[in-house]
Amino acid sequence: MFRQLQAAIVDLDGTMVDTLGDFEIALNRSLADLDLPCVTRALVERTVGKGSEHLIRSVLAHQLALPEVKGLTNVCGARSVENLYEAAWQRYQYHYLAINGEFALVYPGVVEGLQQLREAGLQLACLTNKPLSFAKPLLQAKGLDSFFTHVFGGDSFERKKPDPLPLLKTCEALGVSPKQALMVGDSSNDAQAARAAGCPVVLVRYGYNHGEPVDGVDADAHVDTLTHITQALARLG
Ligand SMILES: O=C(O)COP(=O)(O)O
Ligand SMILES: [Mg+2]
Repeated sequence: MFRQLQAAIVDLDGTMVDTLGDFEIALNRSLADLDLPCVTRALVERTVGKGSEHLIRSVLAHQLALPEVKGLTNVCGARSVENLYEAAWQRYQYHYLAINGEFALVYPGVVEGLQQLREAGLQLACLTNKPLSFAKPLLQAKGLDSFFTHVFGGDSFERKKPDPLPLLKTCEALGVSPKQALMVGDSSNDAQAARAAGCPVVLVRYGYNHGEPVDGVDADAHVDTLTHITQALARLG
């Protein structure tokens, strides 16, 4: 498998950068603007990975169902996910972009792993479900941008991972076939997209995976850190 690879398509949140701190702070500042209580980091960890719209809708639904919120009568009328969504999304963009990367850390082994992949002659692209306007400055702030010839976000294509479309489009941009492009991710989202697109996939064990253990997710290999990636690929032949 390793011998036929021409490119690696790398996920961002939970794979290269631990962004839970950024998500938690941006969400809680947005919730405060809407007079809603704070979320826990554990809720954020289980919810992140399917893009901002899914994250905001899930968090609003969770907070509106809290007994202390449900009991409140609002003079402006009933509060629902639908009627709060637009304001929440506006506040969230503002707060996220104001702190983007400040409360986030590059995982150990990421730089070494990306260097190994590049030294093995692979082109690198970043494919995340994060909006592109969040992803690009984050990669820059963390000094990772120069590794990638292409960066695509959750709003770059019509559909997001786990749909195979973003991976197929990324392969097209790289000029490689799906079989020649390795997906590197942290969740079932990445693995499902890869399987459906026909890309091989390696998952890291330290990411989010919607709050579930990632070892149970079908992949070609699981690695503890990205420093083990070329070794793991070589074992696959
Ligand atoms: O859902 C998000 O915002 C990011 O998710 P991803 O980088 O793991 O694709
Ligand atoms: Mg991820």
